[in-house]
Amino acid sequence: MGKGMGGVLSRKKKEEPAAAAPAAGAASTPEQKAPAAAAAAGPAAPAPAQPATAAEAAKADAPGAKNMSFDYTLKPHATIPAPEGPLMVCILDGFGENEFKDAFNAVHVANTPTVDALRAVPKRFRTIKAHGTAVGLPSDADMGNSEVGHNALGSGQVVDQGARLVDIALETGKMFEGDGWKLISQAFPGNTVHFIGLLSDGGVHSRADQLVGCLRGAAARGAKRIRVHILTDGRDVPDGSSVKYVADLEAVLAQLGSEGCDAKIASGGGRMKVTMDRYEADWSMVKRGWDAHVLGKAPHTFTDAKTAIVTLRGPEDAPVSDQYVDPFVIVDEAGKPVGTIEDGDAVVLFNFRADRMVEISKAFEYAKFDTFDRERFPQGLRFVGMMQYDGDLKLPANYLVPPPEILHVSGEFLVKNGIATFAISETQKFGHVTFFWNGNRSGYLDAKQEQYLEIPSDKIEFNKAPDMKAREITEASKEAILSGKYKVIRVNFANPDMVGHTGDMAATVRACETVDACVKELIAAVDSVNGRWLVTSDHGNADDMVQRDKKGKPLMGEDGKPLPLTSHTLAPVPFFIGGKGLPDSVVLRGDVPDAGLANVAATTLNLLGYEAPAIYKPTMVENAAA
Ligand SMILES: O=C(O)[C@H](O)COP(=O)(O)O
Ligand SMILES: [Mn+2]
Ligand SMILES: [Mn+2]
Repeated sequence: MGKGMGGVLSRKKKEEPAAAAPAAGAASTPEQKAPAAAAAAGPAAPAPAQPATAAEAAKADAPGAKNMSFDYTLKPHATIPAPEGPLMVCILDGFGENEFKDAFNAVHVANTPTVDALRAVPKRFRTIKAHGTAVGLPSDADMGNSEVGHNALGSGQVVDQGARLVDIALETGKMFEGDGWKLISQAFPGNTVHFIGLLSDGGVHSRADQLVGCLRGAAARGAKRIRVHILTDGRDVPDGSSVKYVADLEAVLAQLGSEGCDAKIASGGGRMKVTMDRYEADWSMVKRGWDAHVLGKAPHTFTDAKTAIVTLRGPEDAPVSDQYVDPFVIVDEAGKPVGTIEDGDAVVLFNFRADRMVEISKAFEYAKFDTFDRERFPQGLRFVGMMQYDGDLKLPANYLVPPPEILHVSGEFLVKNGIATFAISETQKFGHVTFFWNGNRSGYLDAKQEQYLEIPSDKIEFNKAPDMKAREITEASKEAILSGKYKVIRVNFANPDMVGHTGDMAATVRACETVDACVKELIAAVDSVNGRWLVTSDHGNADDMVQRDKKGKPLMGEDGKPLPLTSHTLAPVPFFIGGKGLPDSVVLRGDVPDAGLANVAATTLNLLGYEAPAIYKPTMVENAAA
């Protein structure tokens, strides 16, 4: 491949477990570690509430020999011939098809001649569901997100996702019976139990009510000292809401205090500044988190969290966003941090979503770790994740709730049928189009059949450079399309989502215009080799940039300016097919009106000229002439 392609940054390669031995932690002898480690053994751990079809398929597989008995043979499609050129699958991250087509819809306001033209093609454009139960979330009030969206896109199935699995584990009390809970409960009588995570109701990475369920569960089961390390949101929920979440949490902690459990907030910071980096985009975030949560060191100290946040956000007319609040530590009247993490303490990462918990998990779990100087590595920690964030790395070894098991993903069908794939994005979405796409598997499914390319993302707020790395992604993708080496080219453009999260309307319009221009070039490249393409998205974001009342009326702040919406939306997403190599008679079916992201995988296999496996959600295409 050409320039920039030499240094293929499949960062997952760097994450081989052998590179760093798991810390012995509380389970300092193999005997002690055994039960939880056994529970962590992925295939053996039962995944609750799999959909019937996938569960049936899973049953056929012996534990420990997952997928071995499953037949991955793809049969030629009865009526759709294989294409001459490759199939491009292009994800415009956060590009929803919103019912509000007004001045606050950046997708609508942007000048997008390519997408506009695609929308006008009969029977080759539709919308698909990308939120709520259609992607395995607890309810249809839950907006979609990249994790569940890419899981559904890549696997062709809807599985109960982390948010739902944690709800079930709390409702049934199963969480409190598991090995992960048993591990942390060793710290209840004489040590501190720390909870670290995103404090909001976004439901993307975590939920405050689940944190509260864990806090109450710990106190009721004998925890004597609890410390919470909070990451303020403003990205999955409105900016400024952190103050209210802190007040609500303080009330719960005070109540626990009155019941005899010493419970306090100990440290914190904004989620884009502290702890929650992903895909190794900026390890300094994790270092800042470690310093604040573990060592009790931060540039700012306060005696209470509300004052910390209000002060660090600064003036009301030009506040620092919740996402970017500086790290802080809560101290007592003598200036001593109230909750450093000490030998023998328990640490719970209460986020269920993986991408932004992997790095901090490594810092806690790996005895040998040289990515940054931890200065002090507490001994005998009882460390658990809400879930296991990486099943291949078994990271962390101990966790409270088993993660969803996503089997027989489309990538497995491709590699097992000799269909070469190229997948590309920039750092911020690289794991989305590989790890999440492949059902949360690290690295290549088959390095001989696949090439993954990560273009390093900028390390700035993305409204300041809304083109992000779209041009570089386009050039590398075009090269892959024209190379003749790949049958599938999978691309994710991060712009509408990452810029949408800043709440900056003008920059998000630009982001949409940029990806529209890039799609045009990619389609031209595919057409030049008689290929086919499919363009869609994983959830909404740029399609609504303002908070609204229940009737959809935009909400204005006291200053008369619109209140920005930084989160994803509930909107469906567009779904387009086409290509010079696609016979005119291959069109979208009219009989799957409720299709969602999980219907894309079967459609993709059909567009490659294969029948889709029966366990997948139905295809959206047909050959109308057949
Ligand atoms: O992690 C984030 O950036 C947001 O919470 C969700 O965005 P994503 O689901 O698009 O990654
Ligand atoms: Mn996304
Ligand atoms: Mn997003």
